[in-house]
Amino acid sequence: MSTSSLVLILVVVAVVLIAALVTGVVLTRRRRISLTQKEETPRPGGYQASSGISLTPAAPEATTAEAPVPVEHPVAERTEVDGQPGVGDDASVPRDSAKRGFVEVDLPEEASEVEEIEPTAGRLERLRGKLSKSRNAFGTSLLGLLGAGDLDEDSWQDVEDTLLIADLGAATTTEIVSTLRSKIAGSGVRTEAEAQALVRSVLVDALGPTMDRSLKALPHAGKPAVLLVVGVNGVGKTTTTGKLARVLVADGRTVLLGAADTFRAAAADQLETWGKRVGAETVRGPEGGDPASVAFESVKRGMDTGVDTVLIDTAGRLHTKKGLMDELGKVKRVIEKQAVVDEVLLVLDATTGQNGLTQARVFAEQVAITGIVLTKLDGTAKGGIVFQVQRELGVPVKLVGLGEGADHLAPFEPGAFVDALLG
Ligand SMILES: Nc1nc2c(ncn2[C@@H]2O[C@H](COP(=O)(O)OP(=O)(O)OP(=O)(O)O)[C@@H](O)[C@H]2O)c(=O)[nH]1
Repeated sequence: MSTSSLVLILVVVAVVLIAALVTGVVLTRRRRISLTQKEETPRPGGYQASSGISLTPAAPEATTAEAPVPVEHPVAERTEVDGQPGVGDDASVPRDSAKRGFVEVDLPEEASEVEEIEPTAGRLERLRGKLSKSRNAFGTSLLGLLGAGDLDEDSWQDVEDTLLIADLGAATTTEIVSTLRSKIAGSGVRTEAEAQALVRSVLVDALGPTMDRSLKALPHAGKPAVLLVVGVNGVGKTTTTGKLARVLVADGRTVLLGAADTFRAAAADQLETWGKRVGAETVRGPEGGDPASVAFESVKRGMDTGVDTVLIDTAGRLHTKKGLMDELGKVKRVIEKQAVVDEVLLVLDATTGQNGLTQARVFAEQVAITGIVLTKLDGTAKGGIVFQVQRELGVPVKLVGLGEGADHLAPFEPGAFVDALLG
C-alpha cells in the first residue's frame, strides 16, 4: 500500500471519528433540553395534581421548618407517588426524597344515613325462598301424598300427620283433611298439577282470604295513627317496629317511634338506630322509667310535629305476667287520653309453636289485638302456625317476619303464602 493511500485512510477514519463525536454531543444536549421542557410546559390534558382536582394544601407537618429540604428531582413535585417512580419517570428517585404528608381533601357534606328501602309490594313473592323449611316439610310431602293417586286410609293418616307436624293444629287439620277428602272423591285427582290446584284452593280458603289485613297506619282527624306493638320478650317486637317504620317511610309516610320498652336498656338504643336509618325521630325515657309516660310523650310529640304514624314498642318482660299485662293496659289508656290507638299488633315468634299460642291468649284477654305479626317464619318448618293462630284468636295475621334483614317483613297474603309453601 502506497503512502498516499495510507494517508487517505487515516484522514477518512479521523473524519468519521470527529463526526461521531459531534453527533453524540448534540444528542446528549437535546435529551437534556427535552427533559427540562417537559417539566416547564404542562402537558395539555395530562394529569396535574394541582389543577382540575381541588386539593387543599398538604397537612401542616409536611411544611414545617423541620421538614427535610426536598431533593431536586424531575418528579419531586408529584405528590401521588410517595417517591416511587411512575410510568415514564426516571427510576432513580432518591430514597431520601421528601415523603408526601397527609393531604386534606374537601369531602362532600356528610352523607345521609337514610337508607334505600325495598318496595313493599311483592315482598312475600320475593322472599318465598325464606319459607323453604316449611315448604320442604309441608308442601312437598303433602303434594307427594296427594299426587300419588288413590289414597287409602294410611295415606290419609299421613296427610293428617303432615299437617299436624307443620303446626296447623288439630281443628284446622281435621277440617282441611275432610274438605280434601270430599273434593278428591267428587272430582278425582289424577295428576300432581291437579292435586296442587286443589290443595292450594283448600289451604287458601282455610286462611280466611277475605279478612281485612290492611294496616291502620294512616292519620285521621288531623292526628297521627297510633300503633302499639306488643308481645313477650324476644319475639322480635323492636325489630318488627323498626321494619314497620321502613315499610311506612317507603310508602312516603312520616313516622315517630316511641321506645316504651324501658325495661330492657338496649331496646331504646336498638329502636333509635332503626329510626335513624329511615330518618324517624325516637322518643325515649329513662331506663326503668314509666312506659306509659313514654307512650304519652311519643303521641304528644307525634301530634306536635305532625307525623303520619306513631309506632310504640312496648316491653316484653316484667317481673310478673300480671305486671306486664297491667302495664300494657295502662299504656293504652294513657295514649287514649289524646289519640285513638288504631292498631295493637301482637308479635308472635313462629318457632315457639304452641307456646306462642298460649301467649296470644293471655295478651288477647288484656288488650284488643287487631293484628298479628308472625316473626321468624324463615327459621321454622312449622309455617302452619299461621292457620292456627288466626283460628284461635279470630284476628288476621297482617305481617310476617321472614328474616333478620331490615326489609324482611312482608304483608301477609294467603295466596302468595300458600304458593310459597307448595313450591
Ligand atoms: N330469623 C329471624 N329473626 C328475627 C325476625 N324478627 C326478629 N328476629 C330476631 O329476633 C331477635 C329478637 O328481636 P327483638 O326485636 O330484640 O325482640 P323483642 O321482642 O323486642 O325483645 P325484648 O325487647 O327483649 O322484649 C333479634 O335477634 C332479631 O334479629 C325474623 O323474622 N326472622
